[in-house]
Amino acid sequence: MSKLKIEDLTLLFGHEKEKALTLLKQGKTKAEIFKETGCTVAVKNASFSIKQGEFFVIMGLSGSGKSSLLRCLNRLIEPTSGSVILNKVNITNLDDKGLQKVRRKEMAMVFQNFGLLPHRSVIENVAFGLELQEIPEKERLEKAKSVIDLVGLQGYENQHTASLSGGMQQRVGLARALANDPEILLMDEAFSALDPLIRKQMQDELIDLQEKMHKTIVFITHDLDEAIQLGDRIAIMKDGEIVQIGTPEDILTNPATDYVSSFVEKVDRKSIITAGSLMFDKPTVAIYLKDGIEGTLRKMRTSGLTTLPAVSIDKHFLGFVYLRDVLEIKAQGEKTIKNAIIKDVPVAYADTTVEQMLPFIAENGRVVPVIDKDTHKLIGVVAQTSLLIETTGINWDHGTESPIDKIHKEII
Ligand SMILES: Nc1ncnc2c1ncn2[C@@H]1O[C@H](COP(=O)(O)OP(=O)(O)OP(=O)(O)O)[C@@H](O)[C@H]1O
Repeated sequence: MSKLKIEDLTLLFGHEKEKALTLLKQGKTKAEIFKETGCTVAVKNASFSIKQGEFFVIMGLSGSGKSSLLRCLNRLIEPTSGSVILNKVNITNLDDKGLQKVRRKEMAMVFQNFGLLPHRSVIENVAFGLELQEIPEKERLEKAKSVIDLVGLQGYENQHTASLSGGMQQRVGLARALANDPEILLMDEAFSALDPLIRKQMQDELIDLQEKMHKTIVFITHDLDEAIQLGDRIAIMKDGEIVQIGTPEDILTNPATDYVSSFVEKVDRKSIITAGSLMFDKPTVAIYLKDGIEGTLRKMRTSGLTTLPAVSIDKHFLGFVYLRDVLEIKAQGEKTIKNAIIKDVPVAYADTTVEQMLPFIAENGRVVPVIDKDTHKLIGVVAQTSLLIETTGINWDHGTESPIDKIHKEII
């Protein structure tokens, strides 16, 4: 279900917005519009939906428009055109009172520079939003205490926030945002000011927290590794435009533009690419009870393979058969492949990553079987070649010519 729907949202900074909008509709670029009108196109025609409970990351370099877009979601900045629909309510039409309610109850923001009140204690900072809503002291302190525990700040309740480390301050920022129990968390480069180790720790903790909270999170970052680590889906922005939206795996395996490709080239793909995207789903298999020895040998001869996955008639994965074993039991006069099936082999699921499959690389060029988690049926196989190529970091299969195609062309 869609929680937030952004429709054709455009944000311009400057005075001649009408003229700039017209030029934008005519297809002029950000630079051309700036030259002609002095207006900056911060966000251009953004349209996307964020699902309930989704961790949605907006990623882009400095100046790409991600903070501007995030701020349009709760109207900290008024969009020039377009709508933001929260739970079917168009919040671009809300009056101040309605908007205040949305900001207090439904969307909370966590800032990069923490935005805390330095002379107040941790618990007072966390309870501040509740204080503004005139919630009785006992109730607000109880609520604040529960979120303080949630973010791992127990014991720090009465410390002044100025005396805390960056990581601890950001926990206060997060607890303050969570105190109202908002449906949506807007996080603007929330971990960018932290040093790398603390940042990694906060990322891991946020993932754990999200598993408990199931909030809808919109997270801004300029760091693709962070986006991949956190996001269920990532929107990549360039010059105010969203150039691609997809899961981390979509973006890595199928970058929409050269710009996205240039980002993903540097990413360690091993922990992201899964068996599901690498597997071949119509492998040659030996079917136990149907193929027998003769059928299996025929399949090996026509495919040129010396080892085949063996499955039952209803596709349950049974193991592997090797040519040498099939020949040996044939010589002994056997008719079925039963005694040639090597059973004890590791299997992958569709979401098993390349990194997890690497130890499966076995001798004899055997493929990695991919089975359905629930039914245990064979759904495909991953060739060792694919696994090995993924480990080299070569990344070509994106609408461009593969190195092998290129070599072929050069030879011919
Ligand atoms: N208040 C403003 N007035 C005029 N132009 C602005 C204003 N705020 C942002 N911009 C411009 O809008 C564009 C998008 O800026 P924005 O801050 O949203 O990008 P960003 O991707 O969040 O970058 P950063 O990570 O550096 O904050 C940039 O060209 C920026 O210069």
